[in-house]
Amino acid sequence: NVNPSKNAVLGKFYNASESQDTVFADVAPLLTSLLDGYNVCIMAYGQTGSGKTYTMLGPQLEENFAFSTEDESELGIIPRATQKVFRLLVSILSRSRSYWVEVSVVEVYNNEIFDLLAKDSCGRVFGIKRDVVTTREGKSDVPLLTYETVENISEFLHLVNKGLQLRVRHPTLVHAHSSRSHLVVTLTITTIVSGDNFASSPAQFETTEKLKQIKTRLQLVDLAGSECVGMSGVTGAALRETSFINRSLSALADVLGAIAEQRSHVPYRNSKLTHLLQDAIGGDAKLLVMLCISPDQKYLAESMQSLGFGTRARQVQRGQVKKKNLPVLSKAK
Ligand SMILES: Nc1ncnc2c1ncn2[C@@H]1O[C@H](COP(=O)(O)OP(=O)(O)OP(=O)(O)O)[C@@H](O)[C@H]1O
Repeated sequence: NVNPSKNAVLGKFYNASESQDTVFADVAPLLTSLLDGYNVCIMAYGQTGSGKTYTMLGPQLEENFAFSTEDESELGIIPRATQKVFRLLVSILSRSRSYWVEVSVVEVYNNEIFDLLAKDSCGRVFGIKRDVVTTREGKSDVPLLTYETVENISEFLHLVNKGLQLRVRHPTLVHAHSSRSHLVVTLTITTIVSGDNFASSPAQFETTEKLKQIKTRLQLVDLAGSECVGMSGVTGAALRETSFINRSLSALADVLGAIAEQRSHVPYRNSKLTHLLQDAIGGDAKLLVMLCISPDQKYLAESMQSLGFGTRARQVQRGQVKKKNLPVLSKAK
């Protein structure tokens, strides 16, 4: 019985029958911010089985857990957002070769980071373990992470689907194909701009001497589901996974709480997930949290917990989000 008009946390509701089109129509405007020089992060949070993967990727194939690309109307935010980014880039920069897009796919499983695009000597992808570090500039970074350049949406879908087949899943009583890891798909857009004076045509732009690269990042996150062990009935290895999932999600909530309360210390390093997402949560990104809530009354406690997380996210005030100077893009608009 939540009254939206009285509850500041609730941005917008979608019921289960609402189409992926409707949801994406509200997300899409945020993506133009990327081309204005902002970093953007979109993450789905909610209890296990509540629809995070469906919202972020779309329906999954039974045989290999990749997501189905056959029915475009079912595609979720990750493929749609990427398509939109390509469309925006092509429409704005079609005649110049002044940008490129790279993709990385990472899962955080049992508090370890795995690079899902790393290849073995035969070119097969396998999930190699990586670390997350803080750079001298105070940013989080994953050394040796694989970045693949993609030129269009089909290359992107192919790549992400390959990585997804490595993602860890485990059946539970609540969800037969429960994701046991957090998935972070990152698109890095590198744009070449001139240092002092922007040259107004692409030709001039390419010949100018003071060129510099500006990178903006779109991070798309499908979090593993928060889970009540009594309900999901997990034991053994799955129970250990659940404990890591729940701990990392509380670490995420703690970080949001610390930022919201403007504490001097923000505990990013309490989990690999928060360390990895440090720049998106507390840095200069525009952050959108999609809360997935089960309509079933028996999950009321989990739903209230998810709404609590949303409340914290909503309370985060980070002041003016920093913008990178991308004159080429603002002029072209
Ligand atoms: N709005 C929706 N319309 C149709 N099917 C949906 C919708 N939301 C979820 N589903 C279906 O419900 C099931 C569970 O959804 P999903 O896999 O997205 O849950 P999840 O929150 O990612 O779970 P977990 O955290 O355990 O991985 C899937 O079969 C999915 O296709």
